[in-house]
Amino acid sequence: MSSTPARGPVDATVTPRFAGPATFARLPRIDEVDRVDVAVVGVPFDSGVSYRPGARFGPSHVRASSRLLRNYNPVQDVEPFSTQQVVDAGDIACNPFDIEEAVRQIDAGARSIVERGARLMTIGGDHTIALPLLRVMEEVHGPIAVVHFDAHLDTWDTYFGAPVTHGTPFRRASEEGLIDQTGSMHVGIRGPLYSRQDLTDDEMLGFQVLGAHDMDDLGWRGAVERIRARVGDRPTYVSLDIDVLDPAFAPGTGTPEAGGLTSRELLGILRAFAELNLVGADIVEVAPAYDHAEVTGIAAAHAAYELISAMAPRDQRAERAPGTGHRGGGRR
Ligand SMILES: N=C(N)NCCCC(=O)O
Ligand SMILES: [Zn+2]
Ligand SMILES: [Zn+2]
Repeated sequence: MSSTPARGPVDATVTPRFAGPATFARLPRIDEVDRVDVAVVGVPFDSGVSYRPGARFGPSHVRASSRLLRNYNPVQDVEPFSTQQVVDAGDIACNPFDIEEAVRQIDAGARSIVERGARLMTIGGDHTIALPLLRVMEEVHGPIAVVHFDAHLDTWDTYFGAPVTHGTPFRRASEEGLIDQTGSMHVGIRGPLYSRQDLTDDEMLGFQVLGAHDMDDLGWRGAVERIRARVGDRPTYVSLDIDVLDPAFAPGTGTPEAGGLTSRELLGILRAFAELNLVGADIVEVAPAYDHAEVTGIAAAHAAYELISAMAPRDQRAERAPGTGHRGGGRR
């Protein structure tokens, strides 16, 4: 990592939060800085959905809902925008009428950012986008441990004969050898399936399942233990479908299912990922047309914030001021 100080968000004590740039957390654009450690990139693609459309508007909604994020994360005890250069890399333009071409465009767009040495924090878009993102991750890291947060398995085979959709990315990824079949798992699975066979297939494809109902007995700390035991120190990619949250916490999504995680459970789990070898992440399926009062957008923005914090270098953690639990002066 370079010693140039990172350029953080626009100072909210000078420019009000509701003014200024529309970038994620009001961070600099990628072309405004000369180094990139973490790139927030939007993928406004939703032509792979099986039910409600609208996740193409997810990136701009999550950016708008991220205006209130601040620079010091007291629970992870880190300044994620100071200890690493986080930028907004804009949106990857992709063809809404041709899924194959869109997937190639996402692959190329993500690859060009990763080639600069940055870690990706991608904002979708529907879950189809995880397939090209995992192809890029595999190229750099080899078969990768995937921690997949979702109400849905997304290891189904085809929809109306289409192999590349938002319900199929992890089957395609497993078939292509992109995932580490000994280190991958789903978290938050719930709701009706097509048949019992779905679970048999899913296990064959290399996933362990931690269901939403397991949270009742395990609590989020128990879930963290299970995740840690499964992924260990493997290079790990997090794919986070916002519908892992209960519709009470994330109404703005395309295929909602009752009985999901609370935002607090999810954020608790993500904070613990500072201990994992986190190499990239996506947050998908935010569909603002069904959102209210930015509830879903804010949950997604905070999840991204915890993931970016978990990526921050450990040895440069902020010094904790004695007795306060946080540092003074950081009022961004
Ligand atoms: N990836 C998401 N959000 N949903 C997949 C649902 C697939 C189905 O309609 O059965
Ligand atoms: Zn889902
Ligand atoms: Zn999904």
